[in-house]
Amino acid sequence: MKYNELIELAIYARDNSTYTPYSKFKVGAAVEMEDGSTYSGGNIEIASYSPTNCAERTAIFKAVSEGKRKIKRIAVVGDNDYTYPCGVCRQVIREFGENPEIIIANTTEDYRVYKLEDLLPHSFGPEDLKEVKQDV
Ligand SMILES: O=c1ccn([C@H]2C[C@H](O)[C@@H](CO)O2)c(=O)[nH]1
Ligand SMILES: [Zn+2]
Repeated sequence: MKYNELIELAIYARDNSTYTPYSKFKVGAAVEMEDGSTYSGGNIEIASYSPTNCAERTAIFKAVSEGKRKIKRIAVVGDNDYTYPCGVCRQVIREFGENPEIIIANTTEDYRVYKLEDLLPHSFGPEDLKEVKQDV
């Protein structure tokens, strides 16, 4: 899928898939998985605040819960010109991709493309738990 098409899905999610009664700050995300499937979502806020789910995680969890575990790229569109994923979402992207692309979009024609490792260098991930020394 072309960047502008994935961004279009993220814009649709920002405009139709959020629940943001508290911050009123709307964010949409769309992920393209390695098999070409796409999933989108918006941020969902909760009155006690901390259970709030960002748009990126909504989209990624939809994919993972459908059995898709490898992110090829993710597009993010917020109410700012450029809305970058929070630290928690960067770590979640890290879990399900091999250095996927992160597209920070203002419009379908105005966007910045990064790799996860640009935004989360020297990260901790699943491989780090492969050879855990057992203490029993
Ligand atoms: O990349 C981001 C940044 C913020 N938010 C949400 C969380 C909260 O609902 C609102 C304000 O922080 O924006 C996202 O969904 N993704
Ligand atoms: Zn986040």
